[in-house]
Amino acid sequence: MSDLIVAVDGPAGSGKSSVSREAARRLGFAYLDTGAAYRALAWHCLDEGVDVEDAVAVAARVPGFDYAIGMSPDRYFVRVGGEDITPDIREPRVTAVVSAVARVPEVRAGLTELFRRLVAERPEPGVIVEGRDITTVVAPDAAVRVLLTATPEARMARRSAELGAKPTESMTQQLASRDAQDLKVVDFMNAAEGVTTLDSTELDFEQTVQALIDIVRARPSA
Ligand SMILES: Nc1ncnc2c1ncn2[C@@H]1O[C@H](COP(=O)(O)OP(=O)(O)OP(=O)(O)O)[C@@H](O)[C@H]1O
Ligand SMILES: Nc1ccn([C@@H]2O[C@H](COP(=O)(O)O)[C@@H](O)[C@H]2O)c(=O)n1
Repeated sequence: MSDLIVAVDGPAGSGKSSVSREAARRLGFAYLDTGAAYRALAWHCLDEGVDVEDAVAVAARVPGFDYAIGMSPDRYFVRVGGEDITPDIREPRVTAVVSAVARVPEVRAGLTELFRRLVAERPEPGVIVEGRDITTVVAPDAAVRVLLTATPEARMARRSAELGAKPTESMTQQLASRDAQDLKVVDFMNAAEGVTTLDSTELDFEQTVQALIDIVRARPSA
C-alpha cells in the first residue's frame, strides 16, 4: 500500500492531469485521474440512454459500475465493462453532461469510496491523486495537499493550444460554465486550510512539474 498521498485540486485546464502525471512519473509514483471516473460514468449513462438530468436514474448506475483505470503514468487507460473508452470520455458530448452526473450525491459517495480503494491497493511508494475535492473530501489527511491554479486566460490559452485552435468565445464560455456548475458542489478555487496554492500562470509546464515535485519533497516529514 502507498504510504504517501499527494492530493491535487484545481479548476478545468489548470494542468492537474498533465502536471500530476509527469510529476508521478519522475517520482516513481502512481497517478489517479479522478475526473476520468466521472467522465466514464457520464459516458456510460449516455451509452445506456439514461437521462443525465434524472438524478435517481443516474444514481442507480453507480452500484454495478464496472470501471477500470490505468494508474501507472506510462500506462493510462479507461475501461467500462471491459471496453476501452479512453478517448471517448474526452468527447464534447461527455464534457457537456459530466457536471450533471457529478452533482448527484450517490455518485460522489460511490466514486469517493472507489478512489480510496484504488489508492490503497497501489504498491508504489506514493500516489498523486488529482481532481476537484481530493484535498477536502477524498483525501483530506493526505501528506501533501496542493491547489493548482492559473488565470482563466492562461487556462484557455493552454486548452486551445492543445487543440491546435485559437481560443473562441464559445470555448471560453464552456470552460467557465463547467467550473461554475462544478463550484456549486465543491470549492476548488480557494485553498482549504493547510493546502498549498501553486499558481502556474507565469510558469511553463516544466517549471510547474518541478514546483509540484519540490512541494512533495519539502513536506514536513520528508
Ligand atoms: N504550466 C503550464 N504551462 C503551459 N501549459 C501547461 C501548463 N500546465 C499544463 N499545461 C497544458 O495545459 C493543457 C491543460 O492541462 P490539463 O489537461 O492537464 O488540465 P486539467 O486541469 O487536467 O484540465 P481538466 O480539468 O479540464 O481535465 C495541457 O495541454 C497541458 O499540457
Ligand atoms: N474530483 C473530481 C473530479 C472531477 N469531477 C467532475 O468531473 C468532471 C471532469 O473532470 P476533469 O478533471 O476530467 O475535467 C469535472 O468537470 C467535474 O464535474 C468532480 O466532480 N470531482
